[in-house]
Amino acid sequence: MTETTERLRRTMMFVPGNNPAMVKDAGIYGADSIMFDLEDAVSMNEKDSARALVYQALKTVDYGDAELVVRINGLDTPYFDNDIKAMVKAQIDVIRLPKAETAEMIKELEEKVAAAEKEFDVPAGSIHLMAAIESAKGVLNAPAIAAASDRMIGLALSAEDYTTDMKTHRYPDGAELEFARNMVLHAARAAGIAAFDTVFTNMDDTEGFYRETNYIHQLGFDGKSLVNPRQIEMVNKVYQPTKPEIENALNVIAAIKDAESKGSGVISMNGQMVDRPVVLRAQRVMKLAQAAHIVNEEGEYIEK
Ligand SMILES: CC(=O)SCCNC(=O)CCNC(=O)[C@H](O)C(C)(C)COP(=O)(O)OP(=O)(O)OC[C@H]1O[C@@H](n2cnc3c(N)ncnc32)[C@H](O)[C@@H]1OP(=O)(O)O
Ligand SMILES: O=C([O-])CC(=O)C(=O)O
Ligand SMILES: [Mg+2]
Repeated sequence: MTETTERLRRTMMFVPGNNPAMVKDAGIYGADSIMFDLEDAVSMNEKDSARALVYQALKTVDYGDAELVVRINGLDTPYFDNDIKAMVKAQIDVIRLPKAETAEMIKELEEKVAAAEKEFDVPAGSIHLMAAIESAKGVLNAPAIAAASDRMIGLALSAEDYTTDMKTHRYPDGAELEFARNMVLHAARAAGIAAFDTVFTNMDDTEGFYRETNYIHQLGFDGKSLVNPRQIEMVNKVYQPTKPEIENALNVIAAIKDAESKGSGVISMNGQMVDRPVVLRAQRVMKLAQAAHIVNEEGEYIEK
């Protein structure tokens, strides 16, 4: 179990829950979050065996510091209850509900998770939730979904199902996702939780992957859902702060410390005003730089 608030979530990698080799080795690629899939990557006749495989792996495999997430089957499936029970019993960090469309769906999930925590003697409130937004209805209800439970840690946009629902498909410029991306991101930020962009499924289009990742990084997403380990390093590269950004962040943090010691919360640095939002951004830059192993916890550069 890992700390859930304020952790970095640049990369959330789907791992098909019916693939023993992938499930066993999923920890070696360095994803911030590993997401075992019991839903669309698993065929109907493998649902029970996939659930058992993921349960067993959670009990026996060491996934290091990665956050452990499971995408369960939806509320309208016969697998929903058993998925919840098994994953709560295994003390997964986060349950991701696919095809979330209303706050009531989150509330129903929350009730079942709470009951399972009781049944299996798992600390109350320890299992967190997130929701995947995959339809027009889900997008329009995103603010209520994001705020539906204290257990919620994030919202994800799922563009494959969403574009199908919208009677379109995915285009290289992403215009068809503009409204949904902004809704999901704003709903998540307003509720104080994380926002994940959708998967990119063309493994050979590296240029397209970088274009999309740079774009969602600029918008403010925490990271992306991924389908392949090769995508992890590319996302981390996009999220890695540049040297000037790190220098500026270090100067901001030093300047505000100095100002605070003199009893002031706002100062001018090289003609630029430095106040709380600037400091918060600088702290995030340092966190990303530490995650990229460019600086240590003291903010000093690590020699390569
Ligand atoms: C719309 C949706 O719902 S998306 C979510 C559901 N879909 C999924 O979960 C699919 C996940 N991804 C995959 O299954 C695969 O990456 C595929 C099918 C897309 C591509 O497979 P491959 O061409 O074999 O990938 P690739 O050659 O890059 O694999 C390299 C290594 O990474 C492993 N790997 C690939 N993808 C994953 C993954 N998602 N999780 C864990 N390991 C993986 C492979 O097993 C292989 O390991 P090996 O070198 O030990 O043999
Ligand atoms: O959550 C995702 O990004 C994958 C998915 O299910 C979808 O796109 O429909
Ligand atoms: Mg989907």
